[in-house]
Amino acid sequence: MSSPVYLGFDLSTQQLKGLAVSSDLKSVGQATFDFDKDAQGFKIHKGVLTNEAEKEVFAPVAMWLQALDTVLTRLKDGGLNLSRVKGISGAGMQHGSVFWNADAESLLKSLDPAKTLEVQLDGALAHPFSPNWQDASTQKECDEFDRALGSPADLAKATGSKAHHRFTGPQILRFQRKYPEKYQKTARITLVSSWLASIFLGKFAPFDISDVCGMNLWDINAGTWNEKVLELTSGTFGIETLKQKLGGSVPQDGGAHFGNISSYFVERFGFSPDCEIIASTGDNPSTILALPLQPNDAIVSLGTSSTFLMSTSEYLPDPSTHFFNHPTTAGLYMFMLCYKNGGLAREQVRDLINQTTRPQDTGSTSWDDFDKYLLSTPPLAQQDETQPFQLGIYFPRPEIVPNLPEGQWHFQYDPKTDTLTETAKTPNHPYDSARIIVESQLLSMRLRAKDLVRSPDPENSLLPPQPRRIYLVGGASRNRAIAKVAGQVLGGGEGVFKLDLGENACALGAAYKAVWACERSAGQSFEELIGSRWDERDFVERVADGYDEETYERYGRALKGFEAMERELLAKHLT
Ligand SMILES: Nc1ncnc2c1ncn2[C@@H]1O[C@H](COP(=O)(O)OP(=O)(O)O)[C@@H](O)[C@H]1O
Ligand SMILES: O=C(CO)[C@@H](O)[C@H](O)COP(=O)(O)O
Repeated sequence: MSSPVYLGFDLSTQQLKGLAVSSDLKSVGQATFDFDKDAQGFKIHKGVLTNEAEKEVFAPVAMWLQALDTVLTRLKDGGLNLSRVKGISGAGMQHGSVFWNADAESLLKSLDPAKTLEVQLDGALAHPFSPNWQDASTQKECDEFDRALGSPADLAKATGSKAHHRFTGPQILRFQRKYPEKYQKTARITLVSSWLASIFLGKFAPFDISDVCGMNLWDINAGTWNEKVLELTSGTFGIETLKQKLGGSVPQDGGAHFGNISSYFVERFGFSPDCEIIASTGDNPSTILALPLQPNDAIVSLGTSSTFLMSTSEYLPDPSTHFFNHPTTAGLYMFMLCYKNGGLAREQVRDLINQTTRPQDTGSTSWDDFDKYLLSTPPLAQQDETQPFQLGIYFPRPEIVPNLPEGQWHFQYDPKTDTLTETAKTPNHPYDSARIIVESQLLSMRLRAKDLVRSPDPENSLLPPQPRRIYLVGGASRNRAIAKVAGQVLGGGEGVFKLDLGENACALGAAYKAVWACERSAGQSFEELIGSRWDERDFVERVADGYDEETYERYGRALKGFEAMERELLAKHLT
């Protein structure tokens, strides 16, 4: 019999990826469907549609069906024998919801293998669009959520996060008010992750124990829905109908087997009827499964958005951060910071530098000059000890943490006198912005993760609290200059590492979850199984030094000014 293969999918804002691995965790095939490039018949830009007047951002669900058919065809045409696939798991962009109608389950069950998914599931939805995580239409609903349990801190304590525009609870509340008839016709609401599992199963799949925490509806400690916020969300339709729409219980086991693959995929693509469908999770929880992460390790994901992720046994909810159940391991949590202004903001600084240094080369997307000035500008753009630190904030889009509108601000901070002064621009504009923007993004992470990190050397406390290792993933993880500054600002007792498949970390994590769910022995944790098969020499590369005492201390002094800068801007922009 041929050796088994496991498939992981990553359904993100801009693309669907499928990645196959063998039992020894090696990649054996992959395929991608880029929504802007490959989708037919949708007027999307960067994977989404927008209604600017109402700050809505959403995606057509039918486009994902088109993508799934194509990615499976591409995997098969690329030489992967799909009959070898023993288990499938996936990752969906977090918070997005899909509103199915009463015909959905019978349509899912009776798919004709001669026809595409898109053609056949057209009639399965109560609403054709899924709200995207970039949506910002729910301020009113968020205010109601934050008040529902007392304060934002109380909501964070119960559900892991204060109310956020993109979280599913506030989105459902707005949906039932804006489209009462469609809400009434909704038989089931799935997340993007459980949507993916439902398609493969041919019936509704439950929510995943980690991804359910991105709704502002799930009480993490109680392990059940929070009745007060459910009541708010259901409005005049009543809590019981909402509970039905959300489905039954949420399995505690992140490796739960939901059943065998639907016959549609067996007949159309040649999957084995024994192929198992494993719970799909959110894209960030899946990313922390791309390696056997140890306590006090941090993943910094540098994609369109930036995220900072840690796996921890401590539940320390706070309105400025997120906690989720860990996707595989009961008793652990995933800590997350999520920033809208990541790659796009860095690209704007890169473009400005390029326009100045090479005006003849219009539209250059080279990172060479950005990297050059990032490395040649001293930390905090401080030319000598008599000069203040240069700090800045670069938000081309409204930010999540801190909750500030779009804008760019520059400050000088003198740590000796603890004085902060706003300035019009940086002293060596635009070159020093390469350093200041990267430092700004990383200082925000260091500030907000400081209560969670421990000394990597607890025995004799030689090192101050900081991550043991920093793992970089996402598109900008290939940038060595950024990696160097990440080590200088965030530390990292053992250094900064890049995952070999760093651009595919999320799909890889989903594939590893399927390996674990199908091959674990009784009680064997994800970390044990993946750790026993994972040889870091094959999978990661050390790309930069981490902790350097003098530089780390200097950034430590800058944090006070950074925090004061955010406070001042928040006070000014309070709505
Ligand atoms: N050499 C590089 N240096 C810095 N950033 C880069 C480099 N190459 C790609 N990027 C950035 O990677 C980002 C895309 O990352 P990716 O993880 O593919 O995105 P997504 O989050 O949409 O999946 C873009 O914002 C791009 O600017
Ligand atoms: O909203 C969040 C996390 O809370 C985002 O991280 C989305 O989950 C991002 O999805 P992609 O950028 O991968 O599409």
